[in-house]
Amino acid sequence: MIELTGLTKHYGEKVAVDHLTCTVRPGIVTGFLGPNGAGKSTTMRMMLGLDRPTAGDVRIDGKHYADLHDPLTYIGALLEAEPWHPGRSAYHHLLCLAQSNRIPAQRVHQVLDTVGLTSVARKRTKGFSLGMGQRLGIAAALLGDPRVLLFDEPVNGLDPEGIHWIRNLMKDLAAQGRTVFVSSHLMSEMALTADHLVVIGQGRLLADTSMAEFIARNSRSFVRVRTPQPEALRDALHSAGITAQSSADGAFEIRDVGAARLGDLAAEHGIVLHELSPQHASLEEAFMRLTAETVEYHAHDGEPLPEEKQPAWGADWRQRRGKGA
Ligand SMILES: Nc1ncnc2c1ncn2[C@@H]1O[C@H](COP(=O)(O)OP(=O)(O)OP(=O)(O)O)[C@@H](O)[C@H]1O
Repeated sequence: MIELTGLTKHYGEKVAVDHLTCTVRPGIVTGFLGPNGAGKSTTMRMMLGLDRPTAGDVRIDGKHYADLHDPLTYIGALLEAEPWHPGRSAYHHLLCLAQSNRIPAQRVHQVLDTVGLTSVARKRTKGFSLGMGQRLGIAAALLGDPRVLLFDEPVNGLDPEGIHWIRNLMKDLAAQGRTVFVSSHLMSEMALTADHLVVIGQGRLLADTSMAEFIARNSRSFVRVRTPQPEALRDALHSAGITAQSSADGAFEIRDVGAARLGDLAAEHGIVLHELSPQHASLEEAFMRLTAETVEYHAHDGEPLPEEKQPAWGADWRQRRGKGA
């Protein structure tokens, strides 16, 4: 378990992490989400004792990182821009790490096998592709067979096969009872991987919720219906007590009624339909709305979202905490 209590980091005037309190639990994948510059990497660096908190505390299984004996056997991490010696082979890179952490050399072969690098283990890492480099970084994280794993943006720059592989690996590690904490700025990626979400913006906690709850609150679905007989459809809907909204292109948008029921209703009234399509609000959109106020660098100075377009739960959440809390 990883426990953050009022974790804070200032770089001069800049507040990178701001009173972050949350617990990352074992047996599940926890996604750590936030826009660029939100403070994810800084938080992870503090978890690993690489940055000293300005205030607050972070503990791994109740201990500070500095107090862990053989830390690689407690916590393994894949950070951005992993350093390794380009002239060294993958095998020797891992062997050096193993020897300096009192890990048996045999373990090097096991992790190389797990990440699928056995066939290139003796090649210099200089020629490694981005994907091979990520696999080597993950092998290093797994070397001490740790109970806690941190992955900072592990799928950045990977091809679909590599993304699929890392996704399944993280799920397997969590299923083995480990604590898996993975950062990303992509909601769509996390939706496929994480069981739980911790969302931050400008260093502050915005949400700490299960993925199921996030989806339930944000995947408001509706059915889009297009017809060349809009008046007839409006009347039929009205007589059935169904309310519909009109979209900009003249289609009807209807919530809380299934496509089958709407299709049947149209058929009963002899109304021709050109479209009858169930729609789901995208989670990426919900995440962007939740973090919109905290994004540091905008590509354009977009208008603030109207009140009715704010996700109810995110807005509530901010109100409960109070802005700037
Ligand atoms: N060593 C440093 N000195 C000064 N400012 C820093 C330092 N490291 C990070 N920051 C600033 O702290 C904030 C948080 O940065 P951090 O890298 O933790 O964010 P992030 O969520 O990991 O972003 P990204 O998704 O872009 O990697 C940013 O504004 C960044 O510019």
